[in-house]
Amino acid sequence: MTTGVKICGLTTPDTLDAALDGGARFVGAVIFEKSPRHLEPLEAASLFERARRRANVVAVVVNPGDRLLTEIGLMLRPNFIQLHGSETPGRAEEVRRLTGAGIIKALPIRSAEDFAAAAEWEPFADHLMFDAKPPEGADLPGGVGASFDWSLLAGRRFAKPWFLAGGLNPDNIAEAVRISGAPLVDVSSGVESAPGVKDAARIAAFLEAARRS
Ligand SMILES: O=C(O)c1ccccc1N[C@@H]1O[C@H](COP(=O)(O)O)[C@@H](O)[C@H]1O
Repeated sequence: MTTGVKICGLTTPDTLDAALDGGARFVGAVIFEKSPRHLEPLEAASLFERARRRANVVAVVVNPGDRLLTEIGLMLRPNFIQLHGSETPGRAEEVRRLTGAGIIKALPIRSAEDFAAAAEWEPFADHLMFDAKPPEGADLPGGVGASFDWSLLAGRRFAKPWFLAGGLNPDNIAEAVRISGAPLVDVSSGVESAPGVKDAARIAAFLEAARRS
């Protein structure tokens, strides 16, 4: 089966179109002020309107409060909320109620022990995402191009569909899928020309490489 792709941190119509035209199954808006990819909920709603019925729209958030979640639910109306902070499984039902969206839970991975969190989240999330633990002192919990040992995933089975994320790019995606067996992959900085600046040609190259993987 073809690897499903999420292109994350989109901020412009032309790069969103590159993702949609190239067949991305998920497109992501980062709603987190510290990120160079940050969009306000209303900006994200205006940009991502063109993605409806073509791909799943994902709002990426980090330990969001109720007010922000309510705004995202009302304005952007995403298909999924991607929780990329230290949220607990107990928060998942509130996030669903406040936004009307499904849940993607990002889990930081450095070693095999870190997969214990997947079992805790499986009953509460629609999708899991395995992303590299960010380097010590990093400002962002994701979107920094850090990767982990993909062989940690080889042969593992999960009760929910899962994404591989962290440090992926057009040159390494085929090897990452081969080693990890990932059914879904997620990329942000690997399809940029500078932090926060998406590159339409790199997005197309990533989608093509994932299709062939
Ligand atoms: O992209 C961001 O700025 C971001 C900010 C806060 C939380 C998550 C963020 N991005 C997510 O991290 C993955 C991996 O990024 P990368 O490919 O290694 O650059 C990205 O796909 C987003 O889902």
